[in-house]
Amino acid sequence: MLTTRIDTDPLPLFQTFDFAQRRALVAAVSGGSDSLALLLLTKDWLARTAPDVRLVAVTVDHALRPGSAGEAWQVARICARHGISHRILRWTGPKPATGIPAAGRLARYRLLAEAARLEGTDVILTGHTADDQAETVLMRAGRLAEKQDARGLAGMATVTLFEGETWIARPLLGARRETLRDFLRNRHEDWLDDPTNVNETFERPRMRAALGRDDDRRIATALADAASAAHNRRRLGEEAAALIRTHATYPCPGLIRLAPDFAKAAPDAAVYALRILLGAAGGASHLPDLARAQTVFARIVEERFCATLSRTVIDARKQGIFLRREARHLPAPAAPVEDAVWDGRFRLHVTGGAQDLTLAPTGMAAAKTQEIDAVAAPASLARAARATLPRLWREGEYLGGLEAPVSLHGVSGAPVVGPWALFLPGFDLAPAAVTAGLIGAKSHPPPPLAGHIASKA
Ligand SMILES: Nc1ncnc2c1ncn2[C@@H]1O[C@H](COP(=O)(O)OP(=O)(O)OP(=O)(O)O)[C@@H](O)[C@H]1O
Repeated sequence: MLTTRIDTDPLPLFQTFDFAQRRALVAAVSGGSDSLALLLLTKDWLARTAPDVRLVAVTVDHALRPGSAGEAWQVARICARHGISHRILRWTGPKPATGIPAAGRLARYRLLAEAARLEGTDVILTGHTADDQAETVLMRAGRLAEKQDARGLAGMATVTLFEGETWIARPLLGARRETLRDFLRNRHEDWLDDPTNVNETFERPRMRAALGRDDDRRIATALADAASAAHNRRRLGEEAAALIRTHATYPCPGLIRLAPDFAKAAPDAAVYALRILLGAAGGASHLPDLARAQTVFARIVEERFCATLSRTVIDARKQGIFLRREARHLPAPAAPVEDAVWDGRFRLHVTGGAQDLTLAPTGMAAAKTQEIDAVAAPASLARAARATLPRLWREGEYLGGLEAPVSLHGVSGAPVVGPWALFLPGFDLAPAAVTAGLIGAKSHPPPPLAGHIASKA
């Protein structure tokens, strides 16, 4: 059990972070013991180290259970008692028939990120604890046999970048839940118990109950394994980033080129680099399967090899290994929507009324009629890549492509490193950042970490 005297000293938990540069922090508070402890510890920490930083508590009412609105108001009352600003945000969108937990989670982070934006900050604090971390890695270890990709065993990172813009920071990852509850009991603070946390039809409550019956040793082992997996994941990410930096170029929009000697690089790092580049080129929702990427990597050493993986055509030739979005299953023509991500590859920004505009894939016929700049790539590949890029039309009249970083009739499309990076854990920042630089995507904001830690986010 963690022995830190957090009843008087939040320092050991918070010293990883540097919030002084932020105008405000948003604390995500459900009212449960973890997030309530987070709120009070953060308040103490800011009072001591950064009194100018505003603390705002936000509760998301998912409106999935009767009574959820009342609970949010209970959190409001606790915050009022402590003089902390508090907002309640309600998930009002349509609820899916299946996959409610995942949809609710995404909606919650979107609402929290929106609240952070309104407060002029890019940091959301959550109350994830060491117990949550142990549950996460043990659940993932249970599923690993099927997938064999050990990245997930690293668990949750201290900081995770959400949608490329907002940091989710987890100061309590080193604290045990019971220690936090002792802290609250000492302060005579009551917390709310969420019935979903003990509903054993869900995987996490089942794991939580199983762990509760065990001794602490299983949790300690899981945490040590997670720390070592995180170290390995970060190191592999840095090696992959180095390979991307030295071997990858972006000769023309939509086409990534790897120098031929990439095929001779150390397989573990090269396969990881390849998966990340496939994620960027194809825009698929997840990184490609590890085993399939290993098979492709083993074959790109052949002088002529062509395969499709994860919506991406991999075309290995004498001039290099080229990656581009395959022509199948591109989005149907539709009006551009503000902040939507087109085909998992371009985030749209729509300023004017775009009602009469249509966004559609360029298509091969149109790509063939356009000039191809002199590029370090075969013209046929440059055209095939261009055919998959978004074009803007108005009533059958072609207006232009969205690959240039300028607004066209109030619409622009900024490249993104791919949906796999929607929640980007700190361990993966290095390969994601170098990929962003390669394809012209926005670079990530500085993480809210103390200087000596930030370089290793
Ligand atoms: N309704 C809510 N309103 C505000 N914050 C919340 C809410 N629910 C959860 N959180 C935040 O998320 C943290 C984790 O909560 P919980 O473990 O219940 O969620 P989860 O969905 O398992 O987490 P994850 O974000 O890892 O998927 C909490 O400590 C709190 O900071």
